Amino acid sequence: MAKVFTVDEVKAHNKLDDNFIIVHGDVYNVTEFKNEHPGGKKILERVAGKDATVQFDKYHKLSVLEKYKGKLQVGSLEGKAPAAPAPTPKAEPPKPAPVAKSVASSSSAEPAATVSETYGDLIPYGDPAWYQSYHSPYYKASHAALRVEVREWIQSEIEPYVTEWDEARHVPEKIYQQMGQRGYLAGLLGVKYPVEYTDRRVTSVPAEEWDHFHELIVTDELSRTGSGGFVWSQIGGYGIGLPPVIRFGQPELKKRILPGLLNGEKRICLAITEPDAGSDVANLTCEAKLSEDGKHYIVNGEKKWITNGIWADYFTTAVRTGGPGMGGVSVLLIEKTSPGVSVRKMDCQGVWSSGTTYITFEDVKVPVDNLIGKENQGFKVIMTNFNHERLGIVIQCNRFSRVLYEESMKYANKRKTFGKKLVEHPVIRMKLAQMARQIEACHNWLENIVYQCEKMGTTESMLRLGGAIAGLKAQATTTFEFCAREAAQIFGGLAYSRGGQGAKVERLYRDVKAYMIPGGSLEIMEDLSIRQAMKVHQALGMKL
Ligand code: HEM
Repeated sequence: MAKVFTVDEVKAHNKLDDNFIIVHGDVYNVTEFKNEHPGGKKILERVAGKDATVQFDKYHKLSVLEKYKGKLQVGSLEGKAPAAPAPTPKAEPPKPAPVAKSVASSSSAEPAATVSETYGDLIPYGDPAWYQSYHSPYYKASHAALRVEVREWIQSEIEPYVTEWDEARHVPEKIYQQMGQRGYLAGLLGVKYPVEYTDRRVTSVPAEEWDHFHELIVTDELSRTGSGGFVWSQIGGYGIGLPPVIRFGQPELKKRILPGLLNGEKRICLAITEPDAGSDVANLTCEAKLSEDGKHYIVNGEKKWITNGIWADYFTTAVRTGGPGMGGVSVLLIEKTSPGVSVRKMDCQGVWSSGTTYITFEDVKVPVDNLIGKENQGFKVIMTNFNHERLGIVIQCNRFSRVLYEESMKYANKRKTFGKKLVEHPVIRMKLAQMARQIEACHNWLENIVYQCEKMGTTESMLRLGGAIAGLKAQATTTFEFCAREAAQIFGGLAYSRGGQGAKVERLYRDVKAYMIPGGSLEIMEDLSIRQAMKVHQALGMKL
């Protein structure tokens, strides 16, 4: 049971070598901590025995307390309501609550529902509109329950440590295992919840109800960490490496590898890009030759910028089995244990904890049963993957943009310059306005496209939505770049140094190019958005 202090009791500990302080009604013993306090020990001495909430809030974010509470908190001030216990991975996540029917639902063929309660910090545009009790036709009770479940886990188990992990360029394995145990991995494949391959379930969503909006919520909430490196460490390889296997893999292969992957025990990545072939996939050179007995492919070649490659057990790899161009490409599942596979970690500008990797394949023997799809028809497998990959990028970018905006809004409401809060300067409000309007426009387009995916099958959505999704990726990445730049200006020096209050802004600024270049560069996306849309609309009967 935590000790209850009176103000006078705290006051008695008012020296450098016996220093208690009060922050937000809790009492911390910072005597030993003083030597490791990044802000210095004298500053703690000045508030020894006192309520230091105002000073604390000036220099830190609240998540600092989450991290140090266990080590430094010795009790609470009398009269303070006891804090709710922090949720643990084992805690019961919320069940879907009853939902209010929206006005729209009464006239529509499908029963739509709105979630009436508000959720989150209620900063205008700081969360998607439906979190703030605005009506939406897309969400029901299980979506609301899922956002609570994921956010609680992120806030207690992940967010306080993300900066540390990013600096160490590695996220502890237990987090990925929890992604599997909590059933999130199985829900991130752009297909129905694969109950036939896993006994894991997401507690707040019945498997048969799982839809693309649930997937959107998991990715969106993961991205609230404000770290592309963290998000990619969890789903960067998996979210693009596994869908081809689940859609096109041979039944025996799926039976063998899917359970371990869905449960978070094994890892997979997508190996397409090469030192000399990025967006120009049709020209890749990594070759796979059928052995004389027809039982194996012998693979030789290099892959570059492969997310999660360093930890992956399986590589979904694009190889050349035939002649030049897209008609000679196949996809093979290569296993790390095969002799001749080597990996080397790459140093990059951003997404530090994502494990960007250079891979070499030297005379690697791959069983023909590991062929994904048909020989020389790998281009179709790769193309089918792109919409899902790009939508994932869009969701991440748009939440990162929101994080940058939300951090800026909070900071602008506390930081004072020239006798005024930053938010009272019109030039700062204009930056916030420009960020918010781009984020909201992007999110509304995103929800519309996710709804189309929900209604169309894979083939129809691949053909009809490819152009729009490319355009949306271009929009989301430019919004992200804009928000990173503007947030950095609002935070000033705090966004230039690493860690501390500006940590998310500094980190996301470095992550921008990891979203604007891979998965189809901005230039290719803009071009494709028109070319592909023209093709589709020609087929629909476009009159020019
Ligand atoms: C429970 C008590 C405290 C803890 C656990 C704590 C922890 C930290 C940490 C981790 C940092 C590094 C930056 C960051 O991660 O935000 C930091 C920086 C700092 N802290 Fe504290 N702190 C505490 C109390 C205080 C108080 C009461 C003051 C002021 C009276 C203070 C003043 C500062 C300053 C000036 C910095 C440097 C900020 C910067 O680099 O911009 N801290 N503190």
